[in-house]
Amino acid sequence: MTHILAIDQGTTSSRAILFDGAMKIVGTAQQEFPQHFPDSGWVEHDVADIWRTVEETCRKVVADKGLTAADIAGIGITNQRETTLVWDRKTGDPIHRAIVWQDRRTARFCEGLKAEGHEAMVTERTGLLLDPYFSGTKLNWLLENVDGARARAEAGELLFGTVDSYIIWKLTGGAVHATDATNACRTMLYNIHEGRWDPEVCKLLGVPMGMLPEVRDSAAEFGTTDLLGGAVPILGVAGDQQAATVGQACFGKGMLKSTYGTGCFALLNVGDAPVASTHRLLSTVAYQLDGKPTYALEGSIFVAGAVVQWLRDGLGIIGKAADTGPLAEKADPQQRLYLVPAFTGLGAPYWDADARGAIYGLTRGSGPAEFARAALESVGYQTRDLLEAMALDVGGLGETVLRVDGGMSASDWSMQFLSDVLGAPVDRPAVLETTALGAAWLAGMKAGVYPDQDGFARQWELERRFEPTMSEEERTARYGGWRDAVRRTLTQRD
Ligand SMILES: Nc1ncnc2c1ncn2[C@@H]1O[C@H](COP(=O)(O)OP(=O)(O)O)[C@@H](O)[C@H]1O
Ligand SMILES: O=P(O)(O)OC[C@H](O)CO
Repeated sequence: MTHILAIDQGTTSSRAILFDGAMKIVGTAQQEFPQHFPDSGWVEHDVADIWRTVEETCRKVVADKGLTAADIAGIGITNQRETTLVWDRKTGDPIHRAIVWQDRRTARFCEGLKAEGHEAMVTERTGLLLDPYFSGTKLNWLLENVDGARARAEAGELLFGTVDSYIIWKLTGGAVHATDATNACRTMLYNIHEGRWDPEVCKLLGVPMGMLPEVRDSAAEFGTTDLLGGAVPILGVAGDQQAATVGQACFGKGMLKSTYGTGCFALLNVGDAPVASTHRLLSTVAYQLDGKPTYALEGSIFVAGAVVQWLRDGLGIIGKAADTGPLAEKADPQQRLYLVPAFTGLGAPYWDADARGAIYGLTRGSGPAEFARAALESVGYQTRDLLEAMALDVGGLGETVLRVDGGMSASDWSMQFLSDVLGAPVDRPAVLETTALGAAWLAGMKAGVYPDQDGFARQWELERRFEPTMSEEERTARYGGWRDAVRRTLTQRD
């Protein structure tokens, strides 16, 4: 009973990661699943694909190690956030595909709510902006557009959940309909000050409260599952960016992490009271332990590693992601190219859904190396945008060190540039699987097999620190050029 199984249900794949009693990864199983794009700006997942890949990867990783249910002390779940599911309480049948966080179908509905003057109330209570990104308007869409859904929801026949909630429900054979505070706070239905579903916001979005899951701590009892052939308790749940914050042991006020996967999500721990952003960041629950929420300011960027994928699949100038750094190193240092990767609009702090990508500063001498450099630099510049907004919201970041993780943080060139453009140290941990580690620790700590919060924080291990080497003058000039490029790209300029 010393192992912990972490389930990481992400946007493009499901993974099951097995940790031993010393919190070391001893096995991983992963399965990708199809993305569905039924209309422009729409993104859906088949609910059956989500469940099948979770079920199969969990069974595989445990069987591959020759283990059984008796060896697993607990399960921790972490997940793509905001993605919206509705299913039948009796049969478990979903009424529709899951509507994915990236889906923009409710943009007009959000604009309408803003025009009617509802944004201030929604933001004050939920910490979020009135944007299609979050679950609330997606749930409204399902109730309005799926035949009979509203009547069935009002009759108590339907349940709503984010991905964690659905996985818990399936794992427990329908016995538990619950979520944790970090997932609840991404729905735009949850009052982050009072720690409960908000009746007024639910009314505004036409959501019957009977279909909402019970909200628990991030380390709590979420029932048991027979999936592995014997009863195993589910003891940890957190949205993936919050799980990474936990996995990076960002437990102190002022600690900051940034995860570089397809997108980039930076979370700053702001302590036990939420900070209302005046610079278009999100106010969110970082984790909730023993009934006490710890809050974060979050900046979400939609394109980080995705710009590298574009170099590979769109332009064909690199063979694999890891070629980007070495190619960028060959760029002519005299050229100043700025790539604004607004492929699907710009996220925080601009929130310009209609902006599209642009490149500035091209000359006859610009080639693949300069494009690669501009692409990697764009990730550094966007991170600085977020940190500038955070500093304004909290009155300065002080001596903050940024902890990084995610696939793209493997790029030394990108992390050095990030440190240069921030003018601050960047710490890369020995374990880059911080999301899974965070979920595993929540469950393992609850099970009593892993150390407490302080003990876990002490085990955080640095692999490499990147220190700034760029002159202040160059940093200012380069960042000024970026701000100018963004200003020219936005659809609504000051
Ligand atoms: N060495 C590298 N240099 C630059 N980008 C990289 C490198 N390795 C991975 N990436 C980028 O990181 C992303 C994958 O990170 P990952 O954390 O697995 O993302 P996600 O969980 O969003 O799928 C991809 O977009 C890839 O292009
Ligand atoms: O599945 P990921 O890693 O792309 O994360 C998605 C985020 O949770 C969206 O908010």
